[in-house]
Amino acid sequence: MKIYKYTDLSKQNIEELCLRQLADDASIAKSVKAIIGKVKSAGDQALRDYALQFDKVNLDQLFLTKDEIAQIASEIPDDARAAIDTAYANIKKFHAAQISQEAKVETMPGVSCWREARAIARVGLYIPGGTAVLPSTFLMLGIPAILAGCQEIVVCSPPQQNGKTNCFLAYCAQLLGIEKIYLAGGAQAIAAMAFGTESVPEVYKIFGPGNRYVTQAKQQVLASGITAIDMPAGPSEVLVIADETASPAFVAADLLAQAEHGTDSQAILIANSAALITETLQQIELQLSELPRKDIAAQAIVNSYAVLVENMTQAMAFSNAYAPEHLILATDHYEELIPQIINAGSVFLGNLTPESAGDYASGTNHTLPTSGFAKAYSGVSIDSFIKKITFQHISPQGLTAIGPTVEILAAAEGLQAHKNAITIRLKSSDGY
Ligand SMILES: NC(=O)c1ccc[n+]([C@@H]2O[C@H](COP(=O)([O-])OP(=O)(O)OC[C@H]3O[C@@H](n4cnc5c(N)ncnc54)[C@H](O)[C@@H]3O)[C@@H](O)[C@H]2O)c1
Ligand SMILES: N[C@H](CO)Cc1c[nH]c[nH+]1
Ligand SMILES: [Zn+2]
Repeated sequence: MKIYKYTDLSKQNIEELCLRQLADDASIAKSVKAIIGKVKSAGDQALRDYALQFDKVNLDQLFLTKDEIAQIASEIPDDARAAIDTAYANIKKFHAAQISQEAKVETMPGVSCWREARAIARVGLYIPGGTAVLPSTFLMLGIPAILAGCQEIVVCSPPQQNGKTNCFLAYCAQLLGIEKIYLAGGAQAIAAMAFGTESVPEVYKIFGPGNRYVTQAKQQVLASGITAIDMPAGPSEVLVIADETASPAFVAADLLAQAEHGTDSQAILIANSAALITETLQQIELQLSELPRKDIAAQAIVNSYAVLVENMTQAMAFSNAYAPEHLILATDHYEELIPQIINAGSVFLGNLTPESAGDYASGTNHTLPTSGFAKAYSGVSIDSFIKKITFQHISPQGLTAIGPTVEILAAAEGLQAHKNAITIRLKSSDGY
């Protein structure tokens, strides 16, 4: 992991450090375009071919039925079932509190305006399952989709070596009341949900994190104007701001937790002491050697870096420029930093709040914007699964109040028919 001194960095250096672009971005975009094209033209057959090519499985059937899901779910160990139940309850509680009704507003006497939420009718959820199957993502997407009232929920996840999925994912499907899991991964799953195939229904909006193929595919189907997406939620990242109150062992554990997701994950350390950086790097070496996914995490750590700052103002300036998916404030003095946070997907406060808690069970959503998109996007929430429709009603009194304003503005724009729609009503003797 490289170490930089903040005061040695120019504005351009900082911009470059904050870029997540990788050398093979263009080739990924090219292969994703080809995959989307093949799914559009060959449908289910393309999904079977890609399952064989990328997931190394021959699929007769592209989905698991309710009975198959029940059979797989029955194999879940009791402790895992209880842990999923706890996570489910916490995530549900947090997301249910996001449901709200807006007040009607009378902008002028007799002119009422309001908004009502309606669920997006058909949504697609992508549950990663390449190097690790993520049932937690199923909860993070399925719970808000159901709470929002989405009627059709299509779920895709890559097939595992036995051509099925694992018991944890199957149990989540049961908890959520989802009766089918489509066995498709990567860009081909995204294309299937965007365009539809013989088996996979097309949806209006696609949700979920994934590797660079998945994220690129979501961006391409969005650009094609065919479907909406939640956000670009690609390779995981974390930025830890640590001071003298932090524990190097805890900080190292948090950095490694995101590094183990993929070789292209990033784990950034910002600290106000060189000794703290050195000790944390030592801890990383120590803890890394014990990890089953040490090869993946080690590569991600090589792609990561530390920045030595003189004070927390510099630390916050760097963090806001980087706009991390996850920001950990590993300091007892986190309260005073909160107002300075401008760009971050999700924030973890203090030395006893590991990011893993949010990944699994505290209640917040773990599907979050990466690659600097936290400058403009929020993570998944109930809002992601609804649209808000505006309504208005104008009474006779309201028509008299607002009419002349609209007539004058319509005339100013030279749009006579707009003006007439008011005038004809004002002239009518009873007002309607
Ligand atoms: N931002 C977030 O909110 C968030 C949340 C959870 C996970 N993640 C990220 O999700 C990702 C999960 O990645 P994963 O790979 O384990 O699972 P994945 O399900 O995203 O991708 C697996 C699929 O990628 C496709 N693929 C693999 N190699 C390919 C190739 N050479 N060409 C074309 N397609 C190929 C295959 O179809 C495979 O089924 C990680 O990067 C992790 O950091 C992000
Ligand atoms: N850290 C991931 C989001 O970037 C979410 C996750 C799922 N499982 C473990 N972690
Ligand atoms: Zn994680």
